[in-house]
Amino acid sequence: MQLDLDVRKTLRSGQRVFHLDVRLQSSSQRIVILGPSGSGKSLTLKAIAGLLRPDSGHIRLDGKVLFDAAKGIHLPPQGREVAYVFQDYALFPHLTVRQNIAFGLTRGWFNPLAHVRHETVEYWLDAFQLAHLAHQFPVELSGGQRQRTALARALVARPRALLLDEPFAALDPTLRIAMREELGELQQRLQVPMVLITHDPEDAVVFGDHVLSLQDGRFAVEAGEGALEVLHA
Ligand SMILES: Nc1ncnc2c1ncn2[C@@H]1O[C@H](COP(=O)(O)OP(=O)(O)OP(=O)(O)O)[C@@H](O)[C@H]1O
Repeated sequence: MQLDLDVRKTLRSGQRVFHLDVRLQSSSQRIVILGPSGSGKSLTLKAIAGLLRPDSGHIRLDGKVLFDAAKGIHLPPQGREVAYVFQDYALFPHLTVRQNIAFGLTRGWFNPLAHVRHETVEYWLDAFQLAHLAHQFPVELSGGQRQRTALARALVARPRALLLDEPFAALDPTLRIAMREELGELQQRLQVPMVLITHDPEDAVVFGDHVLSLQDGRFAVEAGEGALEVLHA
């Protein structure tokens, strides 16, 4: 993946003003953006996904222009070929595991049929060891199973990149360690590039090849080990 990000956005809420000003060029397959609450991590990820329109700058992914303020280009999320996995996974509670994954193949908002069997969906059910849970609803799943369902739903459409918003935050500490390893293996196996945002330095240590530290809307330090040492201190 070749990600070229250079955006600015000013947000106002009452008297408060927040300036996001981020620049990043990376060819890493595992980018981690690390920063405390309110530093602008979600805004950065949303800008890449097309859920937030920056005021100026550009975003390019593998040479494809996703956003370019000067040229008036702002592709809609579904035109970007990136998948966004929300912190709470945002699974549809009224759809089964199989239907949730099948939803990733659809662009419209219709209810996938309960009996839908698509070979791609079956592939991901197997790949994530979810086949035996295919008929269950999200409320009937463990945290890890919910996360695997969300990842399968994101990957089923074969995105160019996977954007992960605090993917381990909702998991208990033991499961968090296991899922970090699992996500790392998955990334290696599928060779799908990932951009992960987190406030937990341990995520960056285990998962990040290219780690960026975000503070008050700007990247403070750009160096793998160096950035982590600063944050650990
Ligand atoms: N729509 C908005 N209008 C005004 N300010 C906003 C808006 N969205 C976010 N902000 C502000 O921008 C700043 C960065 O928000 P962001 O959600 O990116 O933080 P974050 O680093 O993802 O934090 P967390 O880890 O708590 O999710 C915050 O101070 C927030 O209050």
